[in-house]
Amino acid sequence: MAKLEMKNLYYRYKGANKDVLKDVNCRFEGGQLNAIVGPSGSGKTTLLSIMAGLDKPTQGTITINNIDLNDLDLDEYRRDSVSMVFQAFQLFPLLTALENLSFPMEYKGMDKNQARERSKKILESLGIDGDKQFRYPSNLSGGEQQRVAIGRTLATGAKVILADEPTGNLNDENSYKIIDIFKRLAHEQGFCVIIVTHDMEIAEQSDNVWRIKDGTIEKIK
Ligand SMILES: Nc1ncnc2c1ncn2[C@@H]1O[C@H](COP(=O)(O)OP(=O)(O)OP(=O)(O)O)[C@@H](O)[C@H]1O
Repeated sequence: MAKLEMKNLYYRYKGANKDVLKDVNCRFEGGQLNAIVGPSGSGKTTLLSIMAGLDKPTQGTITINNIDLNDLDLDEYRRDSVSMVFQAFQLFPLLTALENLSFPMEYKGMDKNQARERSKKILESLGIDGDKQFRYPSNLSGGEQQRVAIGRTLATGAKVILADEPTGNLNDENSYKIIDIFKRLAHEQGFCVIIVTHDMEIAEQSDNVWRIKDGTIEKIK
C-alpha cells in the first residue's frame, strides 16, 4: 500500500521572507483516511501542492514508498501515483460524466471501448448510473459532480488521493456521502486518502487528523 512521508520539510515561496511550512514531519499510509485541518493561511494547500508534486520543498524530503520524489520523474508521479479532488469539482464541462472518466484513459492509450466499460463500472460503484452517466456536469447535482470527480481520480489508477476541501460546496447530506466514499476507498480498497478540510466534524470521521498552525504540523488524532 502507498505510503507518503515528509521529513524535516520546509517551504518558502519565492521572494517571501518567511517559511510557510516549518519542519513538517508526517506520514500518511494506504488503508487510512487522513484529514488535515488548520486556520486559513496556515499552509494546508501548500502542503497538498508539495504532496501532489506541483511544488518542491525548499528543504527536507518527501518520499513515496520510501523513494525520494527528487529521484522520480515528476510528470510520471503526477500522472500515475497521485490524483486530486477539488472543492469546485473541476470536471470538463463539455464532456459527459462518462467521458470525463474515459477521455483521460483514452488519452493515455487505452482502447475506446475498454475505457468506456471501465468508466461505466467505476461510475456505477459510486452510484452514478443510468442516464446520469450521459449528462453534462451542469445537469448533475453538486454531490453527483463530486462523485464523478472522485471517479476520475479512480480512473487514473493512482493510489494516493489528495482532496482540497472536497465537501466545501456541498450540503451536510452530500458531504457525509462523499466522506463515506473516501472511507470505503481507504478501508476496503487500500487507498491513501488525504483531505484538507475546515470542518472538524468531517475531520473527526477520519482515522488520523493532523493540525497545521503557522506552518507547523501536529497529529491530534
Ligand atoms: N504564491 C504564493 N506566494 C507567496 N505566498 C503565498 C503564495 N500562496 C500562498 N501564500 C501564502 O502562504 C501561506 C499559506 O497558504 P495556503 O494557501 O497554503 O494556506 P491554507 O491553509 O490552504 O489556507 P486556506 O484555508 O485559506 O485555503 C499564506 O500566508 C499565503 O498567503
